[in-house]
Amino acid sequence: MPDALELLKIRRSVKPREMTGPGPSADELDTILTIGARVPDHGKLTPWRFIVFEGDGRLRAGEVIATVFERKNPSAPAADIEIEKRRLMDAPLVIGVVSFTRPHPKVPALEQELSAGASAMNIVNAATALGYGACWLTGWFAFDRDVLDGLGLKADEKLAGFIHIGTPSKPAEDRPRPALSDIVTRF
Ligand SMILES: Cc1cc2nc3c(=O)[nH]c(=O)nc-3n(C[C@H](O)[C@H](O)[C@H](O)COP(=O)(O)O)c2cc1C
Repeated sequence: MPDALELLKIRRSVKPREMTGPGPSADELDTILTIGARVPDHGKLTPWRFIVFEGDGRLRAGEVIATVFERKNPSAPAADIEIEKRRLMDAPLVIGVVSFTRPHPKVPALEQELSAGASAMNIVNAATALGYGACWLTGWFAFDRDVLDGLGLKADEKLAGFIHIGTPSKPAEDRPRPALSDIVTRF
């Protein structure tokens, strides 16, 4: 396992279409989810939960997405519907991070949503530390209420994103990172 600092310094996303199998084992998935649940959480509200899509579950989710897409885009060509069906099919494992907020006298909704973001990032980092590629993606279907209903989210739940996880099929290209001089000021 790489040194934590080295890992964080070089981590980059891997595109799902550049992933293949195997995905994490059952034990590794437990580790990833456990780390996803170990995040700052003001008020101990646990304002997030995880949905695991593996195997056929990825295709069933794709069918939910494609059915909503087809209903809302009745003239869409079959090829576009096929793309929607395969939205979660590239990586062997996809984890949906669900975010929900509750009224709280001291913890505004933003803090609860940020905690879900921290969960998503911990999942990305844990998968990367285990040697897998990971990518945090959304897309229209992550915001569409009918899709979310079809995936089993409750009316007050939102999706912080889908974390796609698999074995990189080639080295991932990095991208330029912001210069600290552009983003850091001293008060
Ligand atoms: C909430 C969230 C949603 C994202 N959704 C998408 C997306 O739908 N499509 C996309 O190409 N990148 C999306 N990204 C960006 C990728 O996760 C990733 O940051 C980007 O590919 C660059 O990778 P890296 O900086 O992690 O190496 C999203 C990022 C966040 C934080």
